[in-house]
Amino acid sequence: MGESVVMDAHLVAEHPGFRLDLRITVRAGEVVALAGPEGAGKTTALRVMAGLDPPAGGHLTLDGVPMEAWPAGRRPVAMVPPDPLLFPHLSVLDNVAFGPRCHGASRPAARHTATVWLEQVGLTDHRHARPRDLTGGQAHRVALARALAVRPRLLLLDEPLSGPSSRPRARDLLRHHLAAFTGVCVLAVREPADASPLAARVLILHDGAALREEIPAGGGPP
Ligand SMILES: Nc1ncnc2c1ncn2[C@@H]1O[C@H](COP(=O)(O)OP(=O)(O)OP(=O)(O)O)[C@@H](O)[C@H]1O
Repeated sequence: MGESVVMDAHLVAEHPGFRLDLRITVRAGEVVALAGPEGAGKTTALRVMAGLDPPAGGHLTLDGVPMEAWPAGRRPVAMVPPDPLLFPHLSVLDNVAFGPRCHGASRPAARHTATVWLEQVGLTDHRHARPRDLTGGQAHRVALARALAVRPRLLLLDEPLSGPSSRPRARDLLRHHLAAFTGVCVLAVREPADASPLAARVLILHDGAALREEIPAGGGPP
């Protein structure tokens, strides 16, 4: 994968009484937000992109390569859910190392990668802690480190600025990492304004479809 990754997707999914039908193309280094009220289909769209929900049609390619060409579990995709869902029995370090391990890294190599990413998110001192000993904001930072540690080409963030992550320091940290991220990033937010520090474009979703595209107030990232 070079730096020219482009995601082209037609996301189709069905739940009882709900259908997602969304076309989205995102360039390398671009951050695009999906915004919409509860039930608009944001999480469903992210889950289909992540390969967590089976699509009911459509396609998703990264640099022209269909997502299903990668073996499940080795796809260059990482998703951070609103609840960090850390493994309670693993240390912070091993939570972050879990991703690289799944992608085939040896235990020492995975731990080295995890150490580097924990430093990036300012949690080196917490590497031996258990998730229960973290604040909500720290847990979100561990989840971000875990996602970035697999060097995903497609990064999916579900409501990254809600709860403890809405604080200015968390916003700044996320903005810093997204500015350095060379892959494709799609994030979900409730209000279009919530995307303004991060996303260059916002797709407004309603009932599973894109109503329109907006440039966020403030013009997105610098
Ligand atoms: N696993 C599921 N089984 C059945 N229906 C589901 C499932 N997941 C989502 N839905 C339904 O699909 C629709 C879209 O839900 P989705 O969670 O994608 O919306 P959302 O925009 O992310 O909302 P929120 O802001 O609440 O997270 C809703 O009607 C929801 O009830």
